Amino acid sequence: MKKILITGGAGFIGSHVVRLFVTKYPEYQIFNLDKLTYAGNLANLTDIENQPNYTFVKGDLVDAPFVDALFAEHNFDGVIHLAAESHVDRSITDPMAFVLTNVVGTVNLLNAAKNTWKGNYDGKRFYHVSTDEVYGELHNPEDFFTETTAYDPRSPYSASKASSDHFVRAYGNTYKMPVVITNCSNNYGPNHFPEKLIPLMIHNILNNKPLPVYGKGENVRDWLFVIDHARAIDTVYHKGVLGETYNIGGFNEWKNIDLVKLLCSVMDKKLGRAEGTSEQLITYVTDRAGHDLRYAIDANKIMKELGWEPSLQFEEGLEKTVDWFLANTEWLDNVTSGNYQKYYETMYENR
Ligand SMILES: Cc1cn([C@H]2C[C@H](O)[C@@H](COP(=O)(O)OP(=O)(O)O[C@H]3O[C@H](C)C(=O)[C@H](O)[C@H]3O)O2)c(=O)[nH]c1=O
Repeated sequence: MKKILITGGAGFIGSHVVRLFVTKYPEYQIFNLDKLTYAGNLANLTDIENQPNYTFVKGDLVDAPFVDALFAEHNFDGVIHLAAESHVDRSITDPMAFVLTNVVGTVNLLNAAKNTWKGNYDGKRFYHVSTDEVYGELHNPEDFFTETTAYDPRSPYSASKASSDHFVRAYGNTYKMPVVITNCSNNYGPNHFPEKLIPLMIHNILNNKPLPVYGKGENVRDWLFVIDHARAIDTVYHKGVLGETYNIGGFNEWKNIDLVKLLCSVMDKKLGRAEGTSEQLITYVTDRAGHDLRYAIDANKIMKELGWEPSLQFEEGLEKTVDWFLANTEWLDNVTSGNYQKYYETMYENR
């Protein structure tokens, strides 16, 4: 039975990847390694937690002896590395947390794999899941990030992810490790932590709180439904060429203000409120420091070479997302109050 280590599997994107792999590949033993930070919780995985091919391990990638011991014990065949500090605003106030988890954590994981595999890479694979933010920002509407765009990270978050990408490539080159990297655009969908734009706006509309739009709301992001990202990760894990990079995106660009207005309209309909009610909550606030203007991904390589494509139109994905949040207000209350975190911390401390 192949053993696959998925890091950050209790987080937003990670939990969708874990669910897909556990259910689609009963022949794989899936290990979910997660630190259970504020943004990760096992309530995201209650539907699959008792599957025989699923094991949860609580731990911190920054703890090198722990990571080494885990790898030595299981000699994983594959690694899908998603664990990361991911919120740009937090990286502006606390860059070191990002250096530790994203850079040191990645290097610890690479070392553990290198030292356990000892050059015997037959059937092995180290897959690093990264972001389109490593490429910097775009100004010309004709331009897109491709796999050959030069790195130009501009926030502490993107600098830490760029650094971890470089380390993964360096281990591929220097130690000939079997590495592959993907850089994806903004995700949205069920279980999204409500500090990010879409779930924060849903949460605030539900609670009649202001909707903080940074600057003039002119910044542009490309949005992809999280389950389509998980499908892309499955595709690249199994079909991606080692040493390659693949960009993942939805060809779905939105100005923040237009997206927030669309979301307001979807929420008004779902909540039976008069059209325009939620829009009144929009509040323009001080811009994010160093706010990147536009990200746009050219996803042609993964589409043409590996046959992946998004399955959902944005309007459909947004409606599914809103429906999920409306059906899971308890989840929303528990993550915003930190209840899940307290619950799972106690659970694992007592073991
Ligand atoms: C939270 C918030 C955000 N914004 C703006 C800032 C951005 O232009 C846009 C999306 O912000 P968010 O923080 O949701 O996501 P990004 O900063 O684009 O980054 C996200 O997508 C990439 C790919 C990752 O790699 C990051 O890990 C992920 O967090 O909305 C607001 O205007 N108001 C708000 O309250």
